Amino acid sequence: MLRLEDVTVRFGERTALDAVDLQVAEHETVCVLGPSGSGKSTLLRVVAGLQRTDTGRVLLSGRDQTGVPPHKRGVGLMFQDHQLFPQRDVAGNVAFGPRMHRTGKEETARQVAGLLDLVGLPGAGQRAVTQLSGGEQQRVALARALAPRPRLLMLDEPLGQLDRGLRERLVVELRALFHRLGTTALAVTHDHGEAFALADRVVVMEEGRIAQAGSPLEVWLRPASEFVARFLGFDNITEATVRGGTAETVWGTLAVPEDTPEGRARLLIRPSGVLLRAPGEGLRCTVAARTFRGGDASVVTALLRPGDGPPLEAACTLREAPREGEEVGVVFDPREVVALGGSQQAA
Ligand SMILES: Nc1ncnc2c1ncn2[C@@H]1O[C@H](COP(=O)(O)OP(=O)(O)OP(=O)(O)O)[C@@H](O)[C@H]1O
Repeated sequence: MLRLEDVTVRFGERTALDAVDLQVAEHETVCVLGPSGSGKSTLLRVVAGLQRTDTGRVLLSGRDQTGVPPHKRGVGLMFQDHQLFPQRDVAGNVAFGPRMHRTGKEETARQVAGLLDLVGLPGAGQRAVTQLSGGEQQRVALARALAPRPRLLMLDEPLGQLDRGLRERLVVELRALFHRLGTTALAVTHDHGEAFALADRVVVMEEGRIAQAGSPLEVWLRPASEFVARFLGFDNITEATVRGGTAETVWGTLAVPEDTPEGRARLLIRPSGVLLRAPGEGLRCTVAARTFRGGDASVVTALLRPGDGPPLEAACTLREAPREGEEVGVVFDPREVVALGGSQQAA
């Protein structure tokens, strides 16, 4: 459905996109993830035809889009800043697309009501958009982008300003809706939780380049580089020498998965693989802090300081969580140890 070939965009000295190749299949939802300034919005703007490329090209359904104006590309867009029509009410905004497609009045009204239900604004059709909160405006923008059923729907931080509860509900509903409608979607977000919940495939950007692409599970289980691992929130990363199924690290000698390449490596130990024991067992650490994360699993992150080496994060349940200042022993679960490749960004 969508293909970017070798797309580069420069703003003066700055390269916002650097030889990007990307494909989105029909009915697929792809989320582009990355820190601020990594080129996510520029990528969307290029596909929409709002940004010229320095090199490379964009193809939609196999057709080169060079020179095709935005309104002729058949893509729907929802931007971070909503861009609603202030002089129209909510229904007038959402109905804009269907009306452009000459959909009948009754059918349009039905679609608008359905979409407003979907985004959690039932019956809000007559309200003035200027009197809505930022989050409500965002929901109207989402409904408006969905209304014309574009062949490719592009969303820039679609749920950015919404509160957590609504975001979690909408992300599940959006995924179900996209599957039901067979929507092809390209979304941009800096929130990996949102991307993993929404996407069939995620693409992680690093300074205008694709650092990793894969299913949410692949990326989560096997971050391709230290950059990706840190972006996903993993901090237990250390230099290691791997030999014969074990790794020498600053946290001691630990077992690694069988397929870990031998030699020098950067190792990630997921917090769930940092197992707490009695102080006499394994690596002795002091609990420096503990953070309650909430949620159903009642997860607590304990920040541990070993006698030597950088701090370690351990994930544990509320019941087994140690108290601040307590001494604990730490052993490592080899299944949660991952050898990282690629760029080696400093902490
Ligand atoms: N019109 C422009 N003129 C000059 N530089 C630009 C322009 N648009 C983007 N940039 C630069 O290009 C880089 C990529 O920007 P982009 O907006 O694509 O990032 P992003 O990943 O979407 O960031 P955010 O998450 O903050 O929206 C940034 O360094 C930005 O400063």
